[in-house]
Amino acid sequence: MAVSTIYSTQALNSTHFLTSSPSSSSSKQVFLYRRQSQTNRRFNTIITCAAQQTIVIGLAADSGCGKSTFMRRLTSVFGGAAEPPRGGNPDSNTLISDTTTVICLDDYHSLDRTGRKEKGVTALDPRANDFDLMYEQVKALKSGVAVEKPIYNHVTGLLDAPELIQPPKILVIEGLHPMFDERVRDLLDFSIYLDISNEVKFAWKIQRDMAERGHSLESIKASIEARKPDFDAFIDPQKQYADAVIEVLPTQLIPDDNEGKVLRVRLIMKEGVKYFSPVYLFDEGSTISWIPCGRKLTCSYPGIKFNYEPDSYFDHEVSVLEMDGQFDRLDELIYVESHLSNLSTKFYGEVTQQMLKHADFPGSNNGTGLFQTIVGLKIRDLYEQLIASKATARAEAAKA
Ligand SMILES: Nc1ncnc2c1ncn2[C@@H]1O[C@H](COP(=O)(O)OP(=O)(O)OP(=O)(O)O)[C@@H](O)[C@H]1O
Ligand SMILES: O=C(CO)[C@H](O)[C@H](O)COP(=O)(O)O
Repeated sequence: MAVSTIYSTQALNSTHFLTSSPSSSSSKQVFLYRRQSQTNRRFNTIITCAAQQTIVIGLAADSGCGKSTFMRRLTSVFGGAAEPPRGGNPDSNTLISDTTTVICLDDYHSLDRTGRKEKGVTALDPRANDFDLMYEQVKALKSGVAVEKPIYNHVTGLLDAPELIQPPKILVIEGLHPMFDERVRDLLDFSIYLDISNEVKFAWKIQRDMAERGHSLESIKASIEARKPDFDAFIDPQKQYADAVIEVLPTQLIPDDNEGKVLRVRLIMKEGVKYFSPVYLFDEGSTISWIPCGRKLTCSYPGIKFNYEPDSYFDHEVSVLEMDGQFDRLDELIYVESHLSNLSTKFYGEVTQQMLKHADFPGSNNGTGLFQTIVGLKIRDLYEQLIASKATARAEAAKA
């Protein structure tokens, strides 16, 4: 990666952001930094430009829907563990591995927790988020330029001092709004939406917010209800743009199930996306219903059922792979993997190996872990194809 550091002057566009006064915690006043003027003001900004081939992946979901778990599976596919930036803000939301940087879009909240309460808006409301800055910074990183990204501190609810983010090979922007702003959406090389049904989302939030954050059941219920109008208005509609959707629903294998532990998971894959060939079961484009349990695979109640079929989703042609139920033993997954095609694995059993490597992650025994792992492999394949195509284009250009 050819890196050159240049001093650049650029009139920053009309970007402004709110932050709390870093000194007066009591007043919790928010200060509006001077709006960067459109005039030809000159800023000395250290910009690291690199001949960087950064691909950008967008992952959208509501809070508590498994984004962090998915990111751990994805970054593992590329090798290396993603860690918070060393020596930086201990409350940074960013994760960095040697190939991938994961940015949490909460960092583009334009209002802190107090500011949102004063303005009467939730964090899901576009009015509480700075899409101009999000667009400018994702565009800069995609073109190989480092940025000073703001930090939203989930511990204090304040907007902390920015952190320097270098352009990575793979940039993942995850959070509430990766596909909300058309400008940002157009920067994405691949996009995923985690569509968790209300029943399942509630069960996961209870498990986490009560067990790990000490919240009461009532406050969790109130929080989900309070966010629902904005979720329906601003978050859920993004799924129409996603190249892949992972739908998580209650099982259909247990009549009147009210435990919510056994899940039906659907991987909805858009057809015709460049460098992305949907996974299929047995025969591409056919309609298959398959119960793998029997002589070759032992299953306890309620067992496992796969479906595969062509479908349409928001007027797009898609292929849907569905798994209802859960594995008793993860090493049995190899039997299922051997009947799936277009997995973009580099060797036989790589999906099973990845799942076994993270057997302690939530969802490792059902379709959520399986499909998150498969999508991670598809993203690796997309990255390698994109890099190869850009190398070819550069070679052609050099010949011309
Ligand atoms: N596939 C799964 N099966 C069961 N529980 C899950 C699954 N994925 C995530 N969870 C649980 O849901 C909760 C939220 O998971 P996670 O932190 O990955 O979500 P998130 O979207 O990153 O949350 P937030 O946006 O609040 O940081 C955790 O308690 C986690 O254990
Ligand atoms: O929807 C969310 C995304 O994670 C959070 O609720 C939002 O970012 C506000 O965070 P906090 O509740 O910590 O102030």
